[in-house]
Amino acid sequence: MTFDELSHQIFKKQSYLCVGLDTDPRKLPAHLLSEPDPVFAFNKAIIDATADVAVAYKPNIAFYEAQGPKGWESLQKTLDYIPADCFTIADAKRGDIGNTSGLYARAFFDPSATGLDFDSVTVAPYMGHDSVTPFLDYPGKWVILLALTSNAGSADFQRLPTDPDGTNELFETVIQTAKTWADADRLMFVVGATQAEVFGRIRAIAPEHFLLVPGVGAQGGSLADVSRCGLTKAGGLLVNASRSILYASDGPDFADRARAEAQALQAEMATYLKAYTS
Ligand SMILES: O=C(O)c1cc(=O)[nH]c(=O)n1[C@@H]1O[C@H](COP(=O)(O)O)[C@@H](O)[C@H]1O
Repeated sequence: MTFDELSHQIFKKQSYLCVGLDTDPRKLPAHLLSEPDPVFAFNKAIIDATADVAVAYKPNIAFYEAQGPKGWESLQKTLDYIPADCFTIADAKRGDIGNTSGLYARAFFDPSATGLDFDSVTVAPYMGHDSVTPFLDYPGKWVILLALTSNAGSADFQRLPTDPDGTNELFETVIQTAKTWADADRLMFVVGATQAEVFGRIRAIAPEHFLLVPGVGAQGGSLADVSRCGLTKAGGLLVNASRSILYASDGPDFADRARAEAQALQAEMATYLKAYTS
C-alpha cells in the first residue's frame, strides 16, 4: 500500500487505528478451543468485527513464533484474511548484518518464498544502515524503524545525548540519519504513545513521516495528546491498540466487545482528524 492509499483510507474511514493481533493462545475464549485453528478463528472474528473502523493490522510475530509451525500457519491464514484496504505490519523488530537482514526481508515480503506478503516490517536501528536497507530493496514495501519506544527501558539508550550540549538525543539522531535512507513513502518511525511530550521534537525532524504509535489502552498512553501533536495533513499516524481490543472480554461476546473498543477509539479519532487536519 502506498503513502497516498494509506492516507486515503484514513480519511475515508475517519480512523488511524491499527489493531494489534497479539493473539495469545492462553487468553482465547474457551468456546474457540475446539476449533481446528483457535488462533485463526479468534483473529478472523476480530478482523470481521473491526475492519470497517481500522486502517491497519499488526500481528506481533512473537505470539505466532512461540507456537512453532502451527503459529506460522495461523499467521499466514490471518494475513490472507486481512482485507486489501488495510495496511499490514509484521511486528518482528528485525535487523542484522546485511545478508541476514535480506533473508528477514524475504521472510515477510516475498510470497514466493514463504507465502507472506506484508506491507511493512518493524526494524531495530541499532546495527545501522546496512542492517536496514535490505528491507528497502523490496519495491513498495515499508520499513517501520524503532525510534522512541513506549517502554520504561527506552530511557536507557534512546534518550542518551548525542551532542555536547545535550539537546539532541539518540532517538532524534536515529530519525535524522534514517531519513537519508528512504523517503516518507517507504519509512515510518515507531514512537510510543507514552512519549507524547516529545512528539513536537519528532515532528520538527520528521514533519511528514507516518508514525506507528503503540501504547494507548493497556500501556496508558493518551490518544488525545498524540493526536494533537502528531497528526499531519495526510494523517501521519497509525495508533495501535492490542490487548485493550483483543481481550475486552474472554466470553462468547469477545468480538462484540472488541468492536465496541475499536469503535470508541475510531470515534475519538474522527474528532481529532476534524480538529487537526482540516
Ligand atoms: O513496535 C511496536 O509495535 C511496539 C513498540 C513500542 O515501543 N511499544 C510497543 O508496545 N510495541 C508493540 O505494540 C503492541 C502494544 O500492545 P498493547 O500494549 O497490548 O496495546 C505490542 O505488540 C508491542 O510489542
